[in-house]
Amino acid sequence: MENILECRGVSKIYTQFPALNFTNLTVKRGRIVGLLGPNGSGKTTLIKMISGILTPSSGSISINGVPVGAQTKNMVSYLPERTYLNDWMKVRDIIDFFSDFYTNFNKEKAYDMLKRLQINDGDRLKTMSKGTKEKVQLVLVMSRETDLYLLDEPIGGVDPAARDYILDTIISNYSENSTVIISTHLIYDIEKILDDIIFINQGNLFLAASTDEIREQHGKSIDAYFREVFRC
Ligand SMILES: Nc1ncnc2c1ncn2[C@@H]1O[C@H](COP(=O)(O)OP(=O)(O)OP(=O)(O)O)[C@@H](O)[C@H]1O
Repeated sequence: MENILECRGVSKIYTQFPALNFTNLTVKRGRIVGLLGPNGSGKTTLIKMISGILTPSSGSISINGVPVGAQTKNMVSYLPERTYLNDWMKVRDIIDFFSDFYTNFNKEKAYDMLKRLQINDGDRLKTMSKGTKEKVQLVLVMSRETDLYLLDEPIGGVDPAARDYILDTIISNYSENSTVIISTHLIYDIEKILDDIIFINQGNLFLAASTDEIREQHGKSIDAYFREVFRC
């Protein structure tokens, strides 16, 4: 199946406020996709519905042709916008926890990434800087061997020098059969690794196309195009 994700007529209304109002969206397998849009446009809402944390108010979402639900839990690895890990835990304890919890968690891969990022597995999260905590969370999410990775603002707190390494980590840790969806405002830093772009604005799908198509059609980078379209 070429499409890994299909959204059909999906919308989300939070107590009368329409946060997302989609018709159709399909995402292909083997792609790195940027989910872009101004603040409050509905990116996190969409990601949460794909991961199964939120239920759409209407429409349907399927992963590998399977409607989002208990069966799709193992198909998705989700990096939330805010940390959900217990601060007092040591990194190695969290790795054990993930390994027990997720059958598709690859412990060896996790330790390898930690080593390359020079993170000590005996350190507790509460002693770490914001950026290092983000790196640990990314390691945990990318160490699951799964079909769809949903990364909500993965490099917001990471220093510019480490961003490229993090992006390399993302590229080298997903297989050609899987897809990574990255929600970000750091378009300039990330666009070099993106195959496709989904722009949303005020809860509506504004554009879904390949990065090459957008660059060719508009003669500018994704970052420059975004700034032009969404200028305040
Ligand atoms: N639990 C909630 N209850 C009510 N409204 C909500 C809730 N969560 C989000 N919203 C609203 O839904 C809209 C979309 O929010 P969402 O967090 O999905 O946007 P976003 O594109 O991820 O924003 P940002 O780039 O600022 O993270 C916003 O107007 C937000 O205020």
